Amino acid sequence: MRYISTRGTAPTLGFDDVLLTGLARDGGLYVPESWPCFSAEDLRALQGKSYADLATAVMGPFLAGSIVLDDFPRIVRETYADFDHAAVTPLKQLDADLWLLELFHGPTLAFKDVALQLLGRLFDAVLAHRQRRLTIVGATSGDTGSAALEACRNRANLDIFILFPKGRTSEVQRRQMTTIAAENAHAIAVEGTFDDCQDLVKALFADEPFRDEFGLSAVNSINWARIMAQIVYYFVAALALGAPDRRVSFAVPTGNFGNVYAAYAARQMGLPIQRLQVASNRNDILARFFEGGEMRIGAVEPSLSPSMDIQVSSNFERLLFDLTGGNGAEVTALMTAFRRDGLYSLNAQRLAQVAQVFSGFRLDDPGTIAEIRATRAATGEVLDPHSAVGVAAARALAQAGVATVSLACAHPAKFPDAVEEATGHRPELPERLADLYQRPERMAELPNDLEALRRFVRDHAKGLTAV
Ligand SMILES: Cc1ncc(COP(=O)(O)O)c(C=O)c1O
Ligand SMILES: N[C@@H](CCOP(=O)(O)O)C(=O)O
Repeated sequence: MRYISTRGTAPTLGFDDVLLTGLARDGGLYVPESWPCFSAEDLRALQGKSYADLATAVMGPFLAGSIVLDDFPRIVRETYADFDHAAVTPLKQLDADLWLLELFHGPTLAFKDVALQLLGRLFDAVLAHRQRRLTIVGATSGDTGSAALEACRNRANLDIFILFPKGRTSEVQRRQMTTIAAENAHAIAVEGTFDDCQDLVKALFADEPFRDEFGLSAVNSINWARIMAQIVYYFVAALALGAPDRRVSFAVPTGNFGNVYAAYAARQMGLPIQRLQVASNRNDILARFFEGGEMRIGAVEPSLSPSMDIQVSSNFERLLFDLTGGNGAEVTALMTAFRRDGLYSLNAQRLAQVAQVFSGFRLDDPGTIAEIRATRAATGEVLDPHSAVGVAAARALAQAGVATVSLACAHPAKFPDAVEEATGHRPELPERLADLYQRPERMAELPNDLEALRRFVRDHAKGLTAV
């Protein structure tokens, strides 16, 4: 399998190099040259398989030609053996046609673990084979950071630097990042928003000499391997609900557009997904886009679902690439205009194409509290604020005869204040994090400044060749 950049001018790479490269050298995002296809018969043959076996089958084609291909089934089995639920991503029924897909049974209690626990192991395997080191730089609004630090801590072949917006995560999210006691793991509070952190990361990648000197790679969903691993649970849910012989739609709480893009990728691979409802909080740039075809940046506003406090959704570029028929020059022009003017638009024909699959939805903070309260009263389920935005979006989407699945992206205990406000009960952290508030915190603080970040990485990374 070969991968091409959405901007069209970076080298075409195989899986192992895409994993280690993260962002393409022309500033684009890697996508597979063609989609592996699963026929209805193939899908029926996958029904009833364990999570690990299904994951191996779904991801296998993306690794064709990889050095880890033979070891991949073992790596996948080991990855998901460490989750707290035997089903890994269990489904719960909320209503006649409404289901919740719980994605928070990994070590840091968010859907990011599903992909990042695998990425940590894949990095290890490929780097050991190549006998080299990496420097990972990532941005987080809260959940990617903790999952990535947990997945990469104490790995001998890499250093990891995670930038988070100071004061804009929940306390649990911050502590999950700052209490990781590992020499190779660095949590950095940045004076700014998640978008500022993501811009710093991309700017560091654009500094080619620095990138090469330190061997930069990514753990955000700009890294194709993240998307690949997230595709799996859409197959798991749809097959469990009867696909390919039953229609399924998904409502996906969305920020960086990685999770919902993974759903789109599953659809491109033959999974019969009817519709994708893109659920936003008050940072509703995507909801506005789906209404009118105009992507216009606004200010990032803090909300009760802080992981979705994002305006620039990186993975939308992957969808644009498809919409332009794989025209890298056009994607480059649109992205350049977006960075320059904070705006781009799609014409009516392209917007209609998008609308065949996607629709947008927004929910403000009072609506989020009301949804947590109502779902608990009706079903007993306690939702975190992000999942509540998703469930409200799923209810708005509901179509008779179509199973609608809402993604529960984080455990309610990561956002105890909002949950307590809604239900009167403070959710407890699961046992593996029970002493989180007693662990000592360690973090760096940096201004929103590329040179300061460059200096920090230079001072703390071991570089490419150290053992
Ligand atoms: C709990 C939670 N929900 C939703 C999202 C949004 O997902 P994505 O950025 O893949 O769109 C995030 C962050 O990624 C998250 O941490
Ligand atoms: N909500 C995310 C933002 C980054 O998303 P990613 O999927 O691109 O890593 C977070 O929790 O950090």
